[in-house]
Amino acid sequence: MATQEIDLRGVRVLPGLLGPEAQAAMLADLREVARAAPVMRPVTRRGPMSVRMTSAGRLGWVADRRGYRYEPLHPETGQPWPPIPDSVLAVWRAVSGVEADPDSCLVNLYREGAKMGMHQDRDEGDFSYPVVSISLGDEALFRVGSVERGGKTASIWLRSGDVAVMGGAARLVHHGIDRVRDGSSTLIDGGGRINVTLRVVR
Ligand SMILES: O=C(O)CCC(=O)C(=O)O
Ligand SMILES: [Fe+2]
Repeated sequence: MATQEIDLRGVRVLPGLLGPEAQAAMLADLREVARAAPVMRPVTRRGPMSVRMTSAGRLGWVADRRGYRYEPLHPETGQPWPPIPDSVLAVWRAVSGVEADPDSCLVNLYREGAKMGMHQDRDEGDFSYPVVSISLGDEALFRVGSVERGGKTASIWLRSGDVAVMGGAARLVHHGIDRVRDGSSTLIDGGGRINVTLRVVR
C-alpha cells in the first residue's frame, strides 16, 4: 500500500513501502540475524542506551566507553556478523539510487520506553552514499533537524513498513526517535519496534 512520498526536511519518507507479508518475512530474517549475533545494549560515555542493537554485514556498529566505531566482529561472540538478509538488501536496491550494496546493517530494537537522542550518522567513510532506514513494529516519532546543531525540526510518525532515505543534502541531518507508541502494532512478539539502517561504510 505504498502511498505518496513525503519530504521531511530533505529526508525521503516512503510510507507503507513494505506490506504485511514483506514485513513478516523480514522480521523472520532478522530473528536469524539476532540468533547468530545477539542484541547488545550499547554503553556510551553518557551511559547505557535504551535501544538494543546488533548488526549484519561486513561491519557492525559498536558503541562502548571507548567510543563509536565499525567492527568486523561481534564484541561478545568474537564471530563475524551474519550476512545482510536478501529481504533487507532488496529494499536498499529499490530505493538507494546507488550501484554499491551496503556493507553494514544496523538492527535497532526499541522495547518499551526506548528512544534515541538527536544525532548525526557520521561514522561512515563516505557521505555520498545514503542511509536507508526501515521501520517494523510499533510507530515511532521521528524528528529531523538540520545539518547544523539546533534550529528548526520537523517530525513524523514512522509506521511498520515505512522506509526513510537520508541522502544528498540530508545525509548528515540531525535526527532521532522521541518516543515509540507502545502497543500500536502486533508484529513483534513482546511488543516494540525494530529499525534497520543500511549504510555503505567501506
Ligand atoms: O530508529 C530509527 O528510526 C533511527 C535509527 C537511527 O537514527 C540510527 O540507527 O542511526
Ligand atoms: Fe541515525
